[in-house]
Amino acid sequence: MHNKQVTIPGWLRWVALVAVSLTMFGSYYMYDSVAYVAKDFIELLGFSQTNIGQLYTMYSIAAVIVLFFSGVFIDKYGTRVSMVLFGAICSLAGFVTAFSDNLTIILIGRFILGFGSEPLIVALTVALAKWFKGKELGFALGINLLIGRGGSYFVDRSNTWASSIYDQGWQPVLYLAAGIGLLCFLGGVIYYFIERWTQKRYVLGKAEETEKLDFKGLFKYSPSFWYVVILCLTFYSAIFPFRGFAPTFYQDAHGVSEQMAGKLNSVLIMATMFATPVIGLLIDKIGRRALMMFIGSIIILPVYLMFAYGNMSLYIPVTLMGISFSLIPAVMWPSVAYIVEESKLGTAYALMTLLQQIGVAAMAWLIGVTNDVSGASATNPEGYIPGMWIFSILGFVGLLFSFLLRRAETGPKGHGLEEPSGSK
Ligand SMILES: NCCCC[C@H](NC(=O)[C@@H](N)CCCCN)C(=O)O
Repeated sequence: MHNKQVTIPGWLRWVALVAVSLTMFGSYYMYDSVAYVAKDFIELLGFSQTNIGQLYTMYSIAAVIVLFFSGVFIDKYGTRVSMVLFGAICSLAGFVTAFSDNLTIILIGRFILGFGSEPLIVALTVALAKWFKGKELGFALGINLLIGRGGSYFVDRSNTWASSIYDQGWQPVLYLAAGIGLLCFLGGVIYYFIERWTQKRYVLGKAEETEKLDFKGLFKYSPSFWYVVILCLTFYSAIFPFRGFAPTFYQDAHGVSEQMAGKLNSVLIMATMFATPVIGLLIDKIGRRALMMFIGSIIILPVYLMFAYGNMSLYIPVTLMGISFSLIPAVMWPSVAYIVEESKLGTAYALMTLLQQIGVAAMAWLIGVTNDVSGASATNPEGYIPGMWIFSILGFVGLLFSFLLRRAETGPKGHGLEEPSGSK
C-alpha cells in the first residue's frame, strides 16, 4: 500500500503494548507457579529441596543457551514471527510441566519455559522499542513490567482465588498455570495481526538493536557497566530463587498457612508493580541513579537475617525487600543506556540477562542443596538458616559493587547517572 501515514495513533500503540504484555503476564505466572506446588512435590512426590532449586536452574540454563542466538533470530524473522514462535514454546511448556509426576519430564517443561520466555521478553522489548521509541518508551516499559509482574501477583494469590483447584492437588494447579500460560501464544498471535495491520498503513519505527551477543568488544565496556552487571547478577540471584523457596520456607520456618505464604509473596510483587513505574518517572526528574541502587542494596542487606533470626512481623522484611525490588530494577535497566553507547546497547542487555540467568541458575541449585544438607524442613526450621546467610553474603557483594558504581559515577569519568534525564 502506498502513502503510509507517519503518525501511528496513540490508542494503537497502547493496544499493541497490552497484547505484548499479555505474553509477559502468562510467562511470569508460569515461572512462579511451581513455588506453590513445591511443598506437595516434596511431601507427596518425594522430591528434595535440591529438585525444587533445579526447577529454576533448568529455566535459567535454557535461557543462557537460547540467548546466544535469539537476537540473530529476531533480527532475521522479525518481532511478530518471534513473538508467536516463542509465545507458543512458552505455552507448550506449561502443559509439559503439568502432565506428568516424573521429575525429568517436569524439568524438561521448565527447560522449555526458559527456552521460550527469555527470547520472548527480548522480542517484546524490541517490539515496544519499535512502537514507542522517541515517545514514552520508559513509561511503556514500566507499564509492561507492571502487567508482567501482575502474572506473578496472580499466582501468589492463586491459592486464595483458586482454592478449590488447590484442594484437588498439585496437578490441577499446574494445569491452571498452563491454561493461563496460553496467554503467551494468544498475546503473540494478537500482536502478529496488530503489527501486520499497522505496517500496511503506517510507518512503524525500527528498533535499532536486538539483544544479541557479540563477544567482540566485550572488554571495551567501562567499569561502571560491569558494576551494574554484577549488581544485576547478585540482586536477581537473591530475589528470584528466594521467591521460589519462599512459600515452603514461610510455612516451615514461620508456621504460616499456605494462603498467608502466598499473600506475603504477593505483597512483595504488588509493591513493585506500582512503585517501579513511579520510581522510573521520579528518577527521570532527579537523576541520582547510582545513589538509588546503593540505597536499594543497603535496604535488602538485613532482610534475610531478619527472616532467619527476627521475631518481628514478616511484613517488615517483605516490605523492605519490596522497596529494594522496586528501586533497583526501575533504575538499573535504564541506567545501562547512559553507560553504553546506543550501538552496543543490545549486546549489553543480552550480556546482562545472560549473566543474570547464570547467577539465578547457580543460586537456585546452591540454596536447594544447602537446604537438603542442613535438613531444612518444618521439623527442623533452623536448617533454613545457612541458605539465608548465603543470600545475605550475596547482598553484601551487591552492596560493594553498588558502592563502587556510585564512587565511579560521582568522579570525573561518570556517565551522567546522577543527572536528571535529558541533561546528559
Ligand atoms: N527489559 C528487561 C526488563 C527485565 C525485568 C526483569 N525480568 C527479568 O530480568 C527476566 N529476565 C527474568 C524474568 C523471570 C520471571 N519473573 C524483572 O525485574 O522482572
